[in-house]
Amino acid sequence: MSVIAPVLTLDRVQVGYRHPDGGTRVLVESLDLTLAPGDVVGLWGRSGTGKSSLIRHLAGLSRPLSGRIIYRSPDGSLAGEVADLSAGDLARYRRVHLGYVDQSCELIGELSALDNAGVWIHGGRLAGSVPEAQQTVRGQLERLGLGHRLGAPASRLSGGEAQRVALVRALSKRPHLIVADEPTGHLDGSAAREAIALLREHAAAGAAVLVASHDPLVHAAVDRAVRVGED
Ligand SMILES: Nc1ncnc2c1ncn2[C@@H]1O[C@H](COP(=O)(O)OP(=O)(O)OP(=O)(O)O)[C@@H](O)[C@H]1O
Repeated sequence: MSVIAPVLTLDRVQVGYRHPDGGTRVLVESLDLTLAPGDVVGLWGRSGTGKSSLIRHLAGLSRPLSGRIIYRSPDGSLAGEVADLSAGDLARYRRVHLGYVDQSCELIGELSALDNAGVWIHGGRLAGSVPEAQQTVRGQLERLGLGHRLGAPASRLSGGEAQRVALVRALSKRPHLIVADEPTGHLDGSAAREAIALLREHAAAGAAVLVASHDPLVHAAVDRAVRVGED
């Protein structure tokens, strides 16, 4: 029997942050987790328990206080402990391998919703056919109910509209790993269901997906859940 190697392995990860004065605050004492290709895992916990902090560790934006976060792409082209990747490999991890959906979305205000969602494609750094990728992006925006907002400048989008654009932008890279922080936080029920469906389809195509969320719709849709903090 062949065993599928995990895309992401968390080994006794202590989540928290360092104060500028050198002190530390521990948010999650020790977390073990593995995500294989195809997994959709939820991350639950009350507000302030450290979910976003963990997601930032996974995205390589901050180091865990201790423990190891190990990434391995399914094709083996990039592997190692995220906090110890070289600058070049960390850039490759974040640009090519990882789809990071954060709560701020950070779109380019003067570009349209469609151009923001396709910004990685226009950057010319993704493999595959550009027209096909553009068509996929357009179709996903339409599925998320943004068909009438494709040409709207991002600066004029609502929070929920921007959130959907940011999700499609992350998916457009076809990353091996998606970490999403409250991706349905500003969405109504039907848009949230469609967003979850897109994440599940992406996992079915071979990616691993981790979603931090308070949304019962997300709770109902994941394969398994990890809880941080106390109930
Ligand atoms: N670098 C930092 N400096 C100061 N405080 C921080 C830092 N990082 C996180 N915190 C604090 O740590 C706590 C946990 O934050 P975090 O955003 O990880 O929680 P969360 O579980 O994602 O919450 P929510 O569900 O409300 O999004 C909060 O009180 C936050 O203000």
